[in-house]
Amino acid sequence: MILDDLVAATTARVNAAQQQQSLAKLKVQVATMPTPVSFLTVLRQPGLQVIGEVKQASPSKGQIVTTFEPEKIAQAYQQAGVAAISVLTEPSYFHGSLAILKQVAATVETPVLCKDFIIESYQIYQAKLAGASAILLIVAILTPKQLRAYLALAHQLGLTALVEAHSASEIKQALAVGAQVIGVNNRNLKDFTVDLNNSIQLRSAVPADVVFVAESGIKTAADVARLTAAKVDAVLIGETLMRAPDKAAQLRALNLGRDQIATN
Ligand SMILES: O=P(O)(O)OC[C@@H](O)[C@@H](O)c1c[nH]c2ccccc12
Repeated sequence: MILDDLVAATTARVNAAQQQQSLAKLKVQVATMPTPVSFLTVLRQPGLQVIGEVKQASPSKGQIVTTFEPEKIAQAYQQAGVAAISVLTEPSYFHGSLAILKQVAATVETPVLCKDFIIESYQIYQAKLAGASAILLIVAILTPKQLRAYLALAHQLGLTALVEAHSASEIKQALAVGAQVIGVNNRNLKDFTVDLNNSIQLRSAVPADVVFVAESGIKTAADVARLTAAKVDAVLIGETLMRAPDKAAQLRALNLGRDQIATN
């Protein structure tokens, strides 16, 4: 199963990184970092908020773009009015890196989400050091104890955690540990099937004071209209925006342009 492979690759990567730099040293560096712009606050703005994703490849699609210029993409997203930017940092399957996130975070004022398979607190310090405002915590790969501890660490470091769930029981686990932002993935990370109905059906399982993000497989204005009708707070869009040469035009085509967002 792909999720197991991703976790195994992540374990090896984190172990190697820790050989290079100890957690103790990382903590010293992180202590000098400023508090980032709040990811939570931007997602709580009125209207349907957009998180644009910087992702050059994925296990389900392979290489998505031929030329990959993360800073240009991030600037285009910011100019097009996205609330936040998600950056894939997983190297083996998504061809991402913390260096890409660092470049993006240094280029835009928009808060940046570190999109990775976090299984160790070390990675949360790495994300903060690279300039992230938020981290992804995937319920399916963490024990309840880890989820609680990593959420607390994120908050301690001034980061927001986007807690990703795929089912009603995973949403329950996210709420039980006090998640403030829950993302429901329309893509099943176990078999890659995509179903927009997943976030629509699970919308009512998340109370109004918790931010609800619909993730993955959003391609058309009709998709956006369905999610708007379901009253999701935000959408996370990767592939559709990555494939579009003109990011602002693509967002307008989805009714998510700068001037369209507040009316959704
Ligand atoms: O490219 P899409 O279908 O618009 O999906 C974006 C985002 O939701 C997806 O990249 C994603 C959602 N959850 C993840 C967890 C890990 C890696 C990637 C993801």
